[in-house]
Amino acid sequence: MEFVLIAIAILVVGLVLGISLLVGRGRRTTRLDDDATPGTTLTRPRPPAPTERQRPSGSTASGLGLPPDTAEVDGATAPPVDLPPAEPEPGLLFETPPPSAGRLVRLRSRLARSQSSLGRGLLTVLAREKLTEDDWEEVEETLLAADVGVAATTQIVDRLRTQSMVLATASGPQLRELLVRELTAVLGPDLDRSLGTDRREGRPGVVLVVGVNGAGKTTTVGKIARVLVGDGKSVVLGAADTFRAAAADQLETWGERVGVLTVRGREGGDPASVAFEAVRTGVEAEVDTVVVDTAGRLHTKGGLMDELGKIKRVVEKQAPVTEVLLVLDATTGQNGVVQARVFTAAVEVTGVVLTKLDGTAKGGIVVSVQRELGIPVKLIGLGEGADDLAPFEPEAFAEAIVG
Ligand SMILES: Nc1nc2c(ncn2[C@@H]2O[C@H](COP(=O)(O)OP(=O)(O)OP(=O)(O)O)[C@@H](O)[C@H]2O)c(=O)[nH]1
Repeated sequence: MEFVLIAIAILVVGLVLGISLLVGRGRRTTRLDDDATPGTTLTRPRPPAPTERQRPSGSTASGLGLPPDTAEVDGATAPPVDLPPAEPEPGLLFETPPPSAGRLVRLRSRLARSQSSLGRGLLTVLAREKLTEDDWEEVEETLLAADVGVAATTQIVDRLRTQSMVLATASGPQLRELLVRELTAVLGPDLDRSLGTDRREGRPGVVLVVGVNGAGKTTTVGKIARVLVGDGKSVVLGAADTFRAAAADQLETWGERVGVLTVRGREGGDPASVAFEAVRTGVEAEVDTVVVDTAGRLHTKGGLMDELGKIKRVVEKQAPVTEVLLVLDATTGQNGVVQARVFTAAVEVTGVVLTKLDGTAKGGIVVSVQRELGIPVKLIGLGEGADDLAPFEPEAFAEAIVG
């Protein structure tokens, strides 16, 4: 009997030691189930030693793994947020992403596929000495094949036709300039593409990211966090994709790389609770922006679409949603527009993120998405790399396409 008791005691001590070792080495995930919405856990990133930290000026410590300083909100001193203590892991360094300005120009080579089929295709035809009806048809076909859409294609062709006298005598660079101008014109150069990420009325900006499965939502949320951190903002991420456990892990990793807090729930938990909790955390920690990832859904599933509306309503009990970004996979072409219509019916979309533009020759999809939805493309994904997300700039895009 004594031996049995000793053996059990040794087993228990061994188990406890093993678990504590595992927890110490892995990510630090603190359950807030007692004081938070059930099913929600808070993962807190570990800050590096102060000498290692290179946070861009203007960012605040709140929510970034450091205890927030007493901050002024609406003229009052806000109480410090009681977040669990962070444990620095030796040698851990937060990455400092580059600011977002000028990214499209830096990443222009990623649009090579659209450039060779759309830009070069058009330039080759327009450079011909005398443009025949067949040539104009070729121009039209090139535009349509690149998913520019019928209305914008007609507009471009009409405008180029009226300038055919000019075209006849134009030099190579003049032709290029003309084409860039016409493409820019159909890309909606005057649309407001600013992201609603700033604090409003003493509350964080709240960005809700929606879209179908595999469009690139989680990746985009991670990249947006980096854009915001690179631009000097403080951020909390909400992993409201509770259907796919890997999505929360993925998001947590994105957050940890740049020292951003991720609020996540149990697999299969209520996404609205996680979103609520993320925004509550962001409000209390006084961060600039809370970005919430949602589960991918088939646009044909009514119930799931309704859930988006619920997430938004629940979140708005804490702070107004300042931006709803619809992530669309550019390689799905016109089908993306159909999906988008269903999303816009479920929740008011304020901006589109077109991902995977690096993987398609149909760069004209930007034009048709904007025209058919009446919603500006605000960001474009140009690769799988961490900083391959660029603010959309019509002229720089047209320049990159024409080459
Ligand atoms: N080439 C390229 N790949 C991208 C881009 N954006 C995302 N991806 C890839 O697309 C795949 C799907 O991305 P996720 O972020 O997991 O997609 P999701 O929409 O969150 O997926 P669900 O959670 O299943 O709904 C990943 O392999 C990403 O690396 C992009 O701009 N270019």
